[in-house]
Amino acid sequence: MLSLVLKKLGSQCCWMDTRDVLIVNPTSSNQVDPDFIESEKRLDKWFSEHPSGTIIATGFIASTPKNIPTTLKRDGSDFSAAIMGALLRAQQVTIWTDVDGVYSADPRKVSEAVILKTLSYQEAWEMSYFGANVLHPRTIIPVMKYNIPIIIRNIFNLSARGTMICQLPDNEKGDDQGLESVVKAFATIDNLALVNVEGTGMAGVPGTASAIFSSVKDVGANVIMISQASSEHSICFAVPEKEVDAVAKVLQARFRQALDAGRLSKIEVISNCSILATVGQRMASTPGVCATLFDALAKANVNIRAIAQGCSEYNITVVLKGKDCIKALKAVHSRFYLSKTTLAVGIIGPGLIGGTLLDQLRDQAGVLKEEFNIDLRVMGITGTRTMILSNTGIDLTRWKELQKENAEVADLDKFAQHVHGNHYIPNTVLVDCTADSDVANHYYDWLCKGIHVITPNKKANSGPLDRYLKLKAQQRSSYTHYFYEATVGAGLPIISTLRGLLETGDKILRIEGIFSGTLSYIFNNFTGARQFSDVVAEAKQAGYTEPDPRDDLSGTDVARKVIILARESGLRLELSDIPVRSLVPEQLTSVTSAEEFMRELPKFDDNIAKERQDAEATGEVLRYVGVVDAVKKEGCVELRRYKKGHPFSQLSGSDNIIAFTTMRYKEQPLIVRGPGAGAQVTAGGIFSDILRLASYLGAPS
Ligand SMILES: NC(=O)C1=CN([C@@H]2O[C@H](COP(=O)(O)OP(=O)(O)OC[C@H]3O[C@@H](n4cnc5c(N)ncnc54)[C@H](O)[C@@H]3O)[C@@H](O)[C@H]2O)C=CC1
Ligand SMILES: N[C@@H](CC=O)C(=O)O
Ligand code: NA
Repeated sequence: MLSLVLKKLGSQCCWMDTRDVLIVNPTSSNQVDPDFIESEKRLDKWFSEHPSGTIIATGFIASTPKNIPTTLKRDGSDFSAAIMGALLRAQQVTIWTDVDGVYSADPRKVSEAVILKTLSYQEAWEMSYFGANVLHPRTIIPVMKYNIPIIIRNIFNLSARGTMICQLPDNEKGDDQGLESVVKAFATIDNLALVNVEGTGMAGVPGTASAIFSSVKDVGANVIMISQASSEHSICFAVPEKEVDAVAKVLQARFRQALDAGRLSKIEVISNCSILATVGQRMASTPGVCATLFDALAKANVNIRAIAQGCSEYNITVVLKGKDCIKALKAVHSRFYLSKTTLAVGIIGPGLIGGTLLDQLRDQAGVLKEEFNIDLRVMGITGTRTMILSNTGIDLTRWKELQKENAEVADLDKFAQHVHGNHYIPNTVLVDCTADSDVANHYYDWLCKGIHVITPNKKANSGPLDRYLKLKAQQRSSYTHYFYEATVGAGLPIISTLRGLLETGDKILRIEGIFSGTLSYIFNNFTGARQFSDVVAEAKQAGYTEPDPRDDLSGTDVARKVIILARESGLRLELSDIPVRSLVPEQLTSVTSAEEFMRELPKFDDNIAKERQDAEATGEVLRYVGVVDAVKKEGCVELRRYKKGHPFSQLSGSDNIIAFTTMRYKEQPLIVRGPGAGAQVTAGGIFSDILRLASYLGAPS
């Protein structure tokens, strides 16, 4: 029909019944092998009888040497095209299909997969083998012999240029999609089992491998990959899950004697595995590909069960747990195709600090991406009542509106699961901007799941000691990070300074300072005729206080900071070990709300005014200080008097000042000073923790 249409449109066109031309021999594996010599003869004859400019040939069908009609089996139409291309020494074979080309990974699993402009024959071959529905590997063989390119194009989208499969020169430099990646694509095979045959008796015994694989063949199982350690101590291989019982059974029977005699120690089946194959011809000549690949998997917390890489290095195959496969695929894909450090961010508690952080992220995200190759995407924001989730990244210019329009009922577990699991970004960080202990109770679980945690919330580190120690142990034993610089001194580098001292072998003797922005502000401004309660209200208004300002005035906030620094210095103290001087009037400790407390506070102004005047009478000022005494292994929080010339007397605004006395800084302490509370500086401190995480994950410095 098609040839008649073309003729009618004026083409000089003939149709070819390929049963007259293509001769194939059936093979034992229910496939067919083209007989090129015979087919070429028949083609010459056909041409002499049907001279024409355009040929419409039937796909899929052929004949046996005895002229019995047969088919080219599955994917036979593509195969016909490739055979005809080879017989005709065509300039190009185009396969018209319904996709835009070959993707760098299955787009159903990795939504940021890209269409590859070129693939080498070997790469296409590997991709097909590992389940990418590109081309049947058979299709590649005939054209490869004559270096004929195959182009995969979409009949429904002529604007897509498609993927060209051809012989790539060795020095091929990626392609013009800006993909310099030496790794072209990733493919996966699910529902596999690993079989591990292990034992000292295998080493140096010829025929073990042969015995294993001939038994496997006897049960008709298909071996997908094989890996043997050079010590010959074990051989492991992957087979489809549904075939593994038969394989295990036949191996147990075949090696019964060796097992009984202890020459083999075990025949082990590891079920529910998947294969992740990384394909790229240039991997062979590029150092560091494996390192990058394994690093990406490690950082995504994916455990590798087996590895295979042939010396052709067209592919590196890793076997992993099936449940990790998509996460692994996303991690490696984004490592080679996305910005090296794409981070899915979840913000918990968009209050003063969380909201300011979101605005800072909005303003800086573009620069980070352009100049530092760091791609931060806020995939979720949750408050106490509602949350918003996105699969691609929330538009931060509208996050407040979206909270009204698109919100759903808050659910912290669902939130964490969404930010961590529901998309293509391998690295997740949850940023807890609440002051809630319940949220802090989740950190351990999150770290175990490979979710990084960043927080200004002091509850986790100043709560029960065993919880703190468990968190630190988990962080240290994994690739998952937990940063909390803003818990002490807001954006000031306090935790990182302390870390730097400890890690380089200095010994902390004492840490002393003004740790509360609120109390610093209050005592810096509680002068002249001013009322104490008015200054407290100002501090609250300025965003220095805790959500409940009693946490500041009671000294609890400072005690928490003292505990955090004490624990970071190696002391094992509980919050209850720190004596604290509270500035909350006894009568107001039990009022129910922060608002009521603020209303009642003016009634008690006189008490603290008296204390201040007593100090002033001796030329002193009041300062609220915290101390970690690392020598005596104790801490305290006190309202002290200082002479007017003392550095602690000369602060302004919400300044914190922290003095580290150490073995190296013994005569003069190392001092960090600056605003230690407030929305911008605190959010800035959290933001720089996020960037520190990005650099731990490989962002350029
Ligand atoms: N204000 C400051 O200068 C500094 C504050 N911080 C810490 O930052 C944290 C946040 O402080 P602010 O923003 O001032 O408080 P805020 O009260 O303005 O914000 C906290 C937000 O968290 C939400 N929230 C509470 N529990 C939640 C839960 N279970 N799930 C989801 N959302 C929840 C609240 O609804 C609120 O929107 C606190 O831990 C504070 O100690 C740390 C350093 C400085
Ligand atoms: N409320 C705190 C905020 C920082 O941690 C303070 O006043 O210092
Ligand atoms: Na800090």
